[in-house]
Amino acid sequence: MKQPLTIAQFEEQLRGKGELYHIYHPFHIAMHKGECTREQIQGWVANRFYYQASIPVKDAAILANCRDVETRRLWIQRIIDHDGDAEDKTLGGIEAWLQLGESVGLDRQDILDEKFVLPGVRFAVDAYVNFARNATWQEAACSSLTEMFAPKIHKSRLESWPQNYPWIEPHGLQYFQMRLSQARRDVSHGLRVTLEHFVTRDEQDRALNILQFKLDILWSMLDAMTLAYQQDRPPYKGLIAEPIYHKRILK
Ligand SMILES: O=C(O)c1cc(C(=O)O)c2c(n1)C(=O)C(=O)c1cc(C(=O)O)[nH]c1-2
Repeated sequence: MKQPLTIAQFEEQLRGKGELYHIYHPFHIAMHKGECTREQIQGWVANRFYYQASIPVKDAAILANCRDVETRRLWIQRIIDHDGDAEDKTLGGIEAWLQLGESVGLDRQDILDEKFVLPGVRFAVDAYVNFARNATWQEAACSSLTEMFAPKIHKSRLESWPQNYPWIEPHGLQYFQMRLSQARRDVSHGLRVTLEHFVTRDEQDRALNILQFKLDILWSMLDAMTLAYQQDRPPYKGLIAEPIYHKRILK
């Protein structure tokens, strides 16, 4: 039987997975360098909305699978972060993302209708939600750990977009600002759960595989966008006025 990794080694291997984060995807690199057209940015924002809108559904699935009160008390904050709080009028991530959409010139209703969500993006995001529905809450918590690498990507957009895309209204970038502290808080909890729960070497390997699954989801989303918006590959090329691909058929 293989020896378990020490906690420090296990954490190092989880963090090492950052080498495969979508920050290194060619679409994302082009976006960072200012090489994207207006339509490519719009395509990315419209498609990523499906991820944003699915995150609280995913987190609700985790809550539904969790019998630990302490965990639920912490985890519920993730839903509030995205949905906002009607009482104290806190801006939620979904609304902030819609404002980002408007600042890049998209129509709010088109975003809400998921009009431009490509099939490949939908399949990838749905795989994440379905995983959270079927896995244990600790495994689902582990799958959220790509957030370890997210503050860097949000920061890179805050730093580079105003210069590279001066046509985007700066107000729209507040989503990225909000996520900096929220992601760090999520990670400290998700990482604690993962390090404590996956103890044997087989379990640790499973956690690393789960994290790879999540990295693959983020990467596959950008692959789908590359085909449609960078390579203009039919039949899904560009932001089609009347998209031919299927609309949402699942709840
Ligand atoms: O913009 C990004 O590149 C990015 C990546 C990720 C991620 O790594 O999963 C998240 C987010 N953003 C994000 O904004 C967010 O709220 C979020 C929640 C989660 C999750 O798995 O629960 N990931 C991410």
